[in-house]
Amino acid sequence: MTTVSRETMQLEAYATLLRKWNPTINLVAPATLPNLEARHIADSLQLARTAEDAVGDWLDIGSGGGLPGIVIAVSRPDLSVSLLESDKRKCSFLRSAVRELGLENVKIINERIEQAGPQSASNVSARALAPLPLLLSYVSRHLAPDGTAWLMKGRNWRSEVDDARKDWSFDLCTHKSQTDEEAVILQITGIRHA
Ligand SMILES: C[S@@+](CC[C@H](N)C(=O)[O-])C[C@H]1O[C@@H](n2cnc3c(N)ncnc32)[C@H](O)[C@@H]1O
Repeated sequence: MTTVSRETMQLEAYATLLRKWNPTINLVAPATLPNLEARHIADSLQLARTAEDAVGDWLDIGSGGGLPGIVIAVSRPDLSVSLLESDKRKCSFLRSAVRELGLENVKIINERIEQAGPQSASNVSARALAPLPLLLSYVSRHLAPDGTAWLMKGRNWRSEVDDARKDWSFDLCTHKSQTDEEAVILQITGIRHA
């Protein structure tokens, strides 16, 4: 008999919810729905694996339908996870997902990143939110001074890093994506205005 893990069951339930709500709210690009598990969920899960030693709390900014925030919360029930998202309807979806998956470690903040009170989180993540220079201003508002940013970036990541270095100094460690040849996870610490 095979045993299906709690994590697998919760992620399957999450995929079902995304498919159910997507026609109404557009949580992910409709064309990517057939590949939801690989394109979005496995992509987010690899961040949880990359950040497996992360401690403290976790803030996902511009969380949308909960990528990667919900996946992090499922994978790391030991972490307290906050999802910061300005869109009311997406927050309704997130509340519903949290309830249906039975997640007890998630808080949803329905505000704009620039207006929400500083969260001083130990870890901040973002996926498909903004170019790195702007993203670092968002992150620096909410990251604790000794915290770590985990930023999921596509093929233009090198030029975004070069641009960001004009205004910011930071320590960078890159992790190649397992799900997309050209993508990376940027692990960033010590963010300061240059
Ligand atoms: C392209 S979506 C990406 C969503 C999710 N991270 C993903 O990978 O599927 C960007 C999300 O960020 C939210 N967003 C954009 N600017 C924001 C801001 N200034 N404050 C809060 N949320 C914001 C949008 O409402 C949207 O849900």
